[in-house]
Amino acid sequence: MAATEVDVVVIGLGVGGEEVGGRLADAGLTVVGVEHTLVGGECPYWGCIPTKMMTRAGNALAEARRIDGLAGRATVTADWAPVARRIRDEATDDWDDKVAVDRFTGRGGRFVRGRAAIAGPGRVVVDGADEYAARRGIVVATGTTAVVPPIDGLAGTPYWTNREAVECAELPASLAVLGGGAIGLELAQVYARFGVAVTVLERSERLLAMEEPESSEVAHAALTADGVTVRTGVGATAVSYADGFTLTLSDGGTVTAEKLLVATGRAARLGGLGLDTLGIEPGRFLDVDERMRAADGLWAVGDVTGHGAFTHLAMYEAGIAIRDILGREGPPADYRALPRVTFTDPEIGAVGLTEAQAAERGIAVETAFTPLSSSSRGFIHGPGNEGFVKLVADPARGVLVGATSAGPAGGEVLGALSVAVHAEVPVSTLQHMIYAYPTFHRAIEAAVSQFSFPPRG
Ligand SMILES: Cc1cc2nc3c(=O)[nH]c(=O)nc-3n(C[C@H](O)[C@H](O)[C@H](O)COP(=O)(O)OP(=O)(O)OC[C@H]3O[C@@H](n4cnc5c(N)ncnc54)[C@H](O)[C@@H]3O)c2cc1C
Ligand SMILES: NC(=O)c1ccc[n+]([C@@H]2O[C@H](COP(=O)([O-])OP(=O)(O)OC[C@H]3O[C@@H](n4cnc5c(N)ncnc54)[C@H](O)[C@@H]3O)[C@@H](O)[C@H]2O)c1
Repeated sequence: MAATEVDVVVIGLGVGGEEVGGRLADAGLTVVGVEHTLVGGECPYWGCIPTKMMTRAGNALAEARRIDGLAGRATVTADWAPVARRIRDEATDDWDDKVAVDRFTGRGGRFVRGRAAIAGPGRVVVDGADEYAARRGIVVATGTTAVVPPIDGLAGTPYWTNREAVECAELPASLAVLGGGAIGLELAQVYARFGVAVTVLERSERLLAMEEPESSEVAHAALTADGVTVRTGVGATAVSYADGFTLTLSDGGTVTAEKLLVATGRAARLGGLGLDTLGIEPGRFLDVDERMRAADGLWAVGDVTGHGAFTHLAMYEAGIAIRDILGREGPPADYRALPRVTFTDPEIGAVGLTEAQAAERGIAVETAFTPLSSSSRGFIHGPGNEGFVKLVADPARGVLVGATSAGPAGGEVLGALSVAVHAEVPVSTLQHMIYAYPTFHRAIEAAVSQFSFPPRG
């Protein structure tokens, strides 16, 4: 059968692919979008949106528990049913993507349900049958999947990934979480706040190991306060299952739990994609240049490029690829001010480089740190005011190269810090602007005033 000719084929209609496909269709291109699971991808069905509904619920419980001593007395009875219902009915439409498919086709995109593979330059085959010839090219937006470590006995067991943890309609009595990154910590805290006995096992010496050590400390203390047993510097060497999980640990101990959540990182979905037909042998991710080009007539966006697994990054990269495909001018990809927020309570937001990352790059950094509890707003807030602002500056250039804001509104305070790092706002400007009182973001002023530069009279 002859190949169907189109302008662009987008493989994977998650966050990044749907954005690319939809906006190219808006621009009048003939676009085929291929998706084998659900249009919208991980974020709306098993990622950001349902997990943030979970954290919203967990935070409401925690806030209610802070009423004693602040505003009277509250008896809090946790109930998972409304959370499961919101996830099923409001977030995911019972894991049905009809609305998303209609959204895509309503913009003029042609939707194909199936598994796509590249069959040569500009050629895509779906489910080994239908073939498409893309005049302008192919966009790979296939995302990532949970990494399952090769632990003795794990493979055959009914372990959870983020998907089962989000789909859960009835809570287990206990949960072991392998991995102390963003997924592990957000879910561990929520489950604990709903009364599940949670144990987190993190192989590194600290939680959130890629972030500032102060972030790890805040996360560790917050989880512990919620009753989570946190074990760092320890991994599992064997897993067995018989009506529950038993994990043998690297220190010889054991942990038992009704359910086991594997949250040990993500791997790009590149297998069976036919990249070899273009002479590409990808590593862990699909390398792209600053215009998201992986090869002639091949673009890639989102998690699959390995720049970070975040929805805002997939959207950002989509925007760059769209401009390039349409031949429009615009700035190249710039990751200096990549923001990220771990939605624990307190939220841990960060942008740009940590102190250690800046030092690795040879920057003779100066840092500033202020705990939220010493700010007026932190004092007023009282219970639940844990957090801090940490700034990492390059004194030679007089700008911030990174920052962390942890606290009840850590992700929102991050907005100002993201602008500062992205736009390279001079530290002297940050020192002499006005910060509203009494806000959490005033902690930025307290921190920025600590720098020894520029010399002040
Ligand atoms: C539990 C969890 C919580 C998260 N929370 C946040 C958060 O709070 N904030 C944030 O910014 N990010 C968060 N993320 C990350 C966010 O979900 C991802 O960064 C985002 O979904 C990436 O979008 P993407 O388009 O690159 O990939 P995906 O959303 O994974 O979409 C890729 C799509 O491609 C499809 N596909 C793959 N291969 C093929 C093929 N061969 N043929 C056809 N279709 C194919 C897949 O089925 C999938 O639908 C979270 C992730 C998880 C797992
Ligand atoms: N709020 C957000 O924006 C958000 C939320 C969830 C996920 N995400 C994205 O998804 C990505 C994946 O999340 P993740 O938490 O799975 O990965 P991660 O890479 O952030 O963390 C995984 C952790 O597991 C540990 N680990 C690995 N193997 C282990 C083992 N065998 N035993 C014990 N610990 C082990 C690692 O040391 C690491 O700390 C994140 O990096 C982030 O980009 C973002």
